[in-house]
Amino acid sequence: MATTIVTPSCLGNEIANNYNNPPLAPIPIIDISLLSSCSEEGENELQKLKLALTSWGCFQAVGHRVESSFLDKVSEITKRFFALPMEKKHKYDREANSLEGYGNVPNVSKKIIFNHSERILLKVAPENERRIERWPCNPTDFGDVLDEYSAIMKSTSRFLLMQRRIRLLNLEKNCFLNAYRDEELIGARFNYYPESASSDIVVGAEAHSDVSGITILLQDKEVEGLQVLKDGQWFRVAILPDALFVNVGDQLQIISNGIFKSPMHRVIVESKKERISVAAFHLPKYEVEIGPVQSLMDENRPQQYMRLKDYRGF
Ligand SMILES: O=C(O)CCC(=O)C(=O)O
Ligand SMILES: [Fe+2]
Repeated sequence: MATTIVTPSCLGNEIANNYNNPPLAPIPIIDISLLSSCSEEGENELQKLKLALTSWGCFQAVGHRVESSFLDKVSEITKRFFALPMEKKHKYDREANSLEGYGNVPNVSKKIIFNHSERILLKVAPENERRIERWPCNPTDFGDVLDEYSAIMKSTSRFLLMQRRIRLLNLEKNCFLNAYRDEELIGARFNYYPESASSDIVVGAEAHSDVSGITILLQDKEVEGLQVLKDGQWFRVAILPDALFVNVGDQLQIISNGIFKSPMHRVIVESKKERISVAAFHLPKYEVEIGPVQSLMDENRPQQYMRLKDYRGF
């Protein structure tokens, strides 16, 4: 579900961008439990959220009420799946013409190790479109944990899309969810960045923005790697134990008429340590036509994007 695939002609720019230890990003930390409160604290948090979405396009969500032990379980099943022997993982290989399944993206450069990763993408919502037979049954609790995690990701994404964002921009109630026609697609991507024998730069995921409306990312608790681009400068994203990293995807950028930013991000991994992450992509179904919300267009801010459906990337 990543977009903006970096083709070889773009690699020059990629190389020009500092791979080596960019500064830590002062990404806003938002206590999302305060967002539905009308207290002064709630209002402040809301202003912080607005700034986060319009400048960085991302934030670290705390106060989300997902048990830390459950997040550990999600990380645990991820590690256990990727630790399986290759032939067992290949049972879940992505089929031709499908985004779902296990695989990786081929390396396109000899100078830098690119796409040093394995990943498995599974559609988790709508439930009747799940292909359960393609879900790993090893570790044995993979399906149960993913099922529970999907429900949490669905309600958290809806919560973030609804109420407060609307008040933030004085929009009518539920206008973002209406843009989704009230039924969403959710894909869960489990990412694994193995350790590497090379001491060179290891790019786990090339620079991309997400196709989603919003993405909720569970980062590795111990190994950093995620970087975000802002104003032409790359920043490292800190690990904040038990925080969920939330970023705007391209489709919410379109729906918000460019007010919310879908940030470019990438993963640069330390070669000596393996790393995992789990991304939940929340997006309108492909057949739903999306476009900028009417009330976010005026003479000062004309329509920035055409209406479209089946969005797969800019
Ligand atoms: O591994 C990460 O931290 C980010 C993964 C990512 O950007 C993605 O799956 O789209
Ligand atoms: Fe991404």
